Amino acid sequence: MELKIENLEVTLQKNKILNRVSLTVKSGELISLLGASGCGKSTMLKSIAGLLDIEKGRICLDAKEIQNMAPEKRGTVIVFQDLRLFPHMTVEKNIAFPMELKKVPKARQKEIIKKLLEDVQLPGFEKRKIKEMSGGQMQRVALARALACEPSILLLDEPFSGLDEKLRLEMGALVRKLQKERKITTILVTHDKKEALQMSDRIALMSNGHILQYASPTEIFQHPENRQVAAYFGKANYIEGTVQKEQFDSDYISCEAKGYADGKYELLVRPFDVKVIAEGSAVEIREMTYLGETVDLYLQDEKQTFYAQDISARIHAAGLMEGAKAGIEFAPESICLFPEEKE
Ligand SMILES: Nc1ncnc2c1ncn2[C@@H]1O[C@H](COP(=O)(O)OP(=O)(O)OP(=O)(O)O)[C@@H](O)[C@H]1O
Repeated sequence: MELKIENLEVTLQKNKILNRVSLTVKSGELISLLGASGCGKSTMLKSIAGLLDIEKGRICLDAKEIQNMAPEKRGTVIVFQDLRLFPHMTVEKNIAFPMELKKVPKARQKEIIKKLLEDVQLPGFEKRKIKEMSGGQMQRVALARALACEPSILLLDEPFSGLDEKLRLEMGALVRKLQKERKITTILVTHDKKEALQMSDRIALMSNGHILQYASPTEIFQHPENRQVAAYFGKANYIEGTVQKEQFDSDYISCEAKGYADGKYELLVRPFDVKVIAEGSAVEIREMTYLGETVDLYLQDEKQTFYAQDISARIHAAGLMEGAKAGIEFAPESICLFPEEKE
């Protein structure tokens, strides 16, 4: 089902939490709401699910307006971080709960539960009590229970944040697989940019109750609409220069700048697109931090500091170390220019 949100406004205790937010999620898409704590991600989910009152705006599922419908009539399901399972009941009873409400016949319930437990890789766990399970297993049960509802929209409110990194990756991959197979329109709330980049068809980056940019992971990472979006996705170097006749020129790099009008700009260069080489002495390696596979480098020339990230083995093989002089090259994967900031 397609979800369309138009000019959504939510005020809680006299504070405007969502300010004219519009967003469309295509049928079968998984999108992430990403952003710092308190920016309004959970409020968006709760508004869609009907768990809090909205002040203005429309929420449509396919062509049907749902903003005035009771939560249970919307067909939306939220999985919260705390999962809200019944600890003293068995896995089977937990998963059966939404089906009981829908009066699905018992025999059919059993078949569905068996298949769901296979899908979430917990075959044969029907009789196990929730309080006897690990955190990762409980996550799988919560997912199975959500899927048992056959939701029109699946809403995931940071469901993996209590897990260690390995389990988080596993759960993320499992959710993505099942969501794709079943073509469930899904919204994932997260403040983990890696998780959002890995899992989503599109990412809506939020700040202070509005959406800064809504785009695919590659688009939002490589072509952030402004410096705030660029900064959210990691460290950035900026190189001042000028565009003339769709050509960007600077002291460090010249490249084609298709679609940009003449003027002064700053070129965004991500740390992995800065190459430090043994030949040359343009920069001094001020600081070098070893991070296992990669190494972080602060490089200084007479004008500015550059931040680089590189493969440790390559830096080691090139004999580069802290305090040494080195050459520098810039090879941005794509061209992203921002108009020069006026002081
Ligand atoms: N019931 C409420 N009454 C008043 N203010 C609320 C209520 N619920 C949330 N808020 C406020 O609304 C703002 C947005 O909260 P929300 O939970 O949507 O943020 P979030 O982006 O999901 O944050 P987090 O990542 O920390 O969960 C916060 O400033 C919060 O304090």
